[in-house]
Order: sequence, then C-alpha cells, then structure tokens
Amino acid sequence: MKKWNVGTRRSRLALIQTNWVVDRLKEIAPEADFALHEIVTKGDRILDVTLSKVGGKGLFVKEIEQSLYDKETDFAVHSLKDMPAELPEGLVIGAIPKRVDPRDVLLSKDGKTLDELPEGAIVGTSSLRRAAQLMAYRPDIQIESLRGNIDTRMRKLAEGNFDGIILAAAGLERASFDGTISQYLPVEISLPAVGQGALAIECRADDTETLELLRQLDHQPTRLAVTAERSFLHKLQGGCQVPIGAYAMIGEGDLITMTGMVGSPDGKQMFKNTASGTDPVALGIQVAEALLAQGAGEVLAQVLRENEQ
Ligand SMILES: NCc1[nH]cc(CCC(=O)O)c1CC(=O)O
Repeated sequence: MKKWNVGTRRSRLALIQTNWVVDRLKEIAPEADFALHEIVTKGDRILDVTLSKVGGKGLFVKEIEQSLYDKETDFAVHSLKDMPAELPEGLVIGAIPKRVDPRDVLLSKDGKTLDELPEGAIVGTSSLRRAAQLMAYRPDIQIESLRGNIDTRMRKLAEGNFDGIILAAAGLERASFDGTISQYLPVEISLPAVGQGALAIECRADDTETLELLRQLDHQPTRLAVTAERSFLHKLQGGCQVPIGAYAMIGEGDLITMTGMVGSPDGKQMFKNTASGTDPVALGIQVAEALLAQGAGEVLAQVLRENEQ
C-alpha cells in the first residue's frame, strides 16, 4: 500500500487545512495511506516581533521545504499567501484547491462595523497591507501590532486590548470561527493579500506519482487567478513584509480581471490599478508596471529600507 508523508505546520489552522486536503485525497485514492509530519517553522517560533521586522520571505515554509528535499515528506500543505512569489529549485505547487472567501474581516467589540468604530479606535494587525488600507479609509484609527495564531488574536480582542482586529475570513471559516465576524471588508476597502483564501500543495518537481495524485485536487480558475496575483507580486519583488495586495477574478471565457495595490504603511499614498487579460503572468506584470509608472516603486523602496533598520 502506498504511503504518503505529508508536511504541515502545527497550528490549529494548519492542521485543519492539512486534514481537509488528506480527506479529499482519501476520496480520490481510498487505498492509500497518509502520515502527517508536524513541522515547526521560524515564523511559528518568533512570535514577539512584528513580522515585517523578522525579515526574509517564506518564514512559514522554509523548514517544510527542507523536509521535501530530504524526502522525509512527499508533499506539504500551505496557505498560499505564506508562499514567496518564487519557489526554490526543484519544488512546485502540485495542486491549488478551490479558493474560499478571500476577504479580510473585522472582529470588533459588540459587533461594530468599521464605520461604527469610535473616533481614534485601536485596531490590531501586524500586516502592513491591512494597516495601510485601514488608515487610508479611516485616518483616525490607531493601529497596534497583533501577532500569534487565530486563537491568540481572538483572545487579545476578548481581553479588551483592542476595539477591533483584522483577520482573513478564510482562516476563521476553516476553523469554524466565522460566527465571530463583525464585518466582511469589501475588497474596495481592503484588497486581500496575494493568494489569500487559497491553499497550495507543494511537492518535488520530479515526483510524478505525487504530482498525478495532487493534480486531481487542482482547481483551474483558482490557479489562473492566483498565478496572476503571484506574477504581480513577483514583478514587485514583494513578500509578506510590504503593503501589497491583489485580487483576481475569473469571468467568462477565462478572462482574468485583477486589481493590484501598493500603499505606504501610513496609508497616505495608495496606488491601484485594474486590468483584464487571458494570460495570467502577463496580466500580473501589466498591473505591476502600471503601479510602478504611478510611482509605487519609490514607496516600496522606502518600506524595504525601513525594514532593514
Ligand atoms: N498571515 C498568516 C496567515 N496565513 C494564512 C492565513 C489564513 C488565511 C488564508 O488561508 O489565506 C493567515 C491568518 C490571517 O491572515 O488572518
């Protein structure tokens, strides 16, 4: 009987996502056996520092990728948004399952919406992207750093440290915490992170048996959309530590429509562009170039300089 070794982070959300993938694969290959390998990543170990200051792309994936190289694992389940735009040599994304809700959400005291939060409200997030867009929409809001897994962040809201916190709808829905959501933020206010709401199953590029298994979980419209978003990210050389957002939708005839965003961390400068096309890689580059032409390159360079200090 074929046994697949599956790499996963140890957080509650990661285990839910990995078990979801394994359950789907068992339906496809009922005779196969799957063993989970829980791997602690650098991003899981360093919890007391703002993510943008920890530096380095792929904070949540490096150790997991090493286990693929070492053949300790055959494939690994990640949140796509934690994956750097460029994969290391010899590894590929074997499957991108159907995306769930890509939006950011507000969790607040008493279920208040963003418009109902009091003047000068304190909102917790460690994402420069979320902070920039919130301040662009509500310049009076005070952003405070908030790290940790979903449970920790929700506990800090309950303890009364914040008027609200921003999280991804996807994580809350997967962990069945979506009852706590006060408002789904429209993408016009908070453009999601590249790949938000999608999973990526990574494997070795030369492992045809695993690729064949994973292929059956791949959702083509999601792959098209996130390929456009990741091409945009790659062109801007961005990681999770810069205020970049993108969201692509697939319409009739596989026409991809994507909006990309670059902001300054204080939200005072905001560059956006929307375009359509059928080639996802070309579309990502086109939207990135439109933002660079507006002056987004200087804002990105400034953020990178600040992160190095
Ligand atoms: N930044 C960490 C992270 N990476 C993936 C998710 C869950 C959402 C997803 O799968 O896209 C989260 C939590 C969050 O942003 O609230």
